[in-house]
Amino acid sequence: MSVTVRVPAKVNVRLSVGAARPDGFHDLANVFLAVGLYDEVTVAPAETLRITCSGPDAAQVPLDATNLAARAATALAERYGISPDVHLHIAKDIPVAGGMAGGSADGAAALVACDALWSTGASRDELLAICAELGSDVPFSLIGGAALGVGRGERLTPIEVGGTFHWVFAVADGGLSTPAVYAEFDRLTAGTPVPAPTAPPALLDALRKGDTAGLADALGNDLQPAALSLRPSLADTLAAGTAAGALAALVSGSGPTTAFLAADAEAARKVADALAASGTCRGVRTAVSPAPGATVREP
Ligand SMILES: C[C@](O)(CO)[C@H](O)COP(=O)(O)OP(=O)(O)OC[C@H]1O[C@@H](n2ccc(N)nc2=O)[C@H](O)[C@@H]1O
Ligand SMILES: Nc1ncnc2c1ncn2[C@@H]1O[C@H](COP(=O)(O)OP(=O)(O)OP(=O)(O)O)[C@@H](O)[C@H]1O
Repeated sequence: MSVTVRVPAKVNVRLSVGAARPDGFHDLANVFLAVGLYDEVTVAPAETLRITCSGPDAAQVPLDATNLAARAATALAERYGISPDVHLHIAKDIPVAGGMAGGSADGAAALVACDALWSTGASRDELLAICAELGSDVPFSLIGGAALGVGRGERLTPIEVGGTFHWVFAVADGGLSTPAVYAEFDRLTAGTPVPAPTAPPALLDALRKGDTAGLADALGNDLQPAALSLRPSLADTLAAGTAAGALAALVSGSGPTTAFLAADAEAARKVADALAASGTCRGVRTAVSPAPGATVREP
């Protein structure tokens, strides 16, 4: 018997970052939007806990106990006194270390898959609490759709989305480390007061109405200067997408993936073609939002 769970990537349509807290994390007002690029995690009983991974970026994914899918299986097994001996296979399509929460997605998917395999009877809130222990982005990967995340991003309030948004993502060469980007944010803001993080009402309104132009006007990422400081070439990618007609361009989360909002599917194709020809990125993907959270696939 095996269980397969499909789980989406995310883009942060507004990432408002406050000052560093005593525990090293930053308080956020983090507006997540799930996008239709998916990993799939399949779990089956096995002799020992082991992980395999397939897909173009598979070589960059750790296959040991540090993999978020393994950590999720172990955390759930410990909570319910179950043996964590399973084979987890990750079919990876989300860019690795790209600021699209690929590892977090696999953690949430493995949790939902193991929960179904073991019939633990855990409530959604119990699963969300385990997600929050695994990482700040993991709870959102479980719920999908759109949500405002506060605290370190793990305390979620779902947001209704009233339409479809068309995105283009430019995948960069190599990843960026999330802690390194937050550390660069601290360096760049040292000596200046960092305001409390907020999510602007106009952005939440644009999501609720499915208003692409309104969303384009309100997109923002406080980590963008830090990501650009560590990877200055991303400015060329942002400029190439904007010149090709994207309504707005920004770094996705901690980067280095860049995200471009397009008016419709045809405009997205044009932006994608121009980015692919620009020589400013390793690859280009198109996707729509919103997308559902971690979901068991029926056989
Ligand atoms: C950049 C984002 O992807 C935006 O959604 C997230 O804030 C990062 O979430 P994540 O990758 O799940 O991050 P975690 O695994 O929880 O933390 C990794 C590291 O990122 C930094 N970190 C993360 C979240 C946060 N609110 N403040 C931080 O300073 C800390 O250095 C932390 O040690
Ligand atoms: N299942 C996994 N898939 C990918 N990376 C993983 C996984 N588990 C652990 N990792 C580790 O996490 C690091 C970050 O990978 P990930 O793809 O999650 O980055 P990210 O998309 O930038 O994350 P975020 O947007 O949440 O900050 C990788 O370099 C890898 O070492």
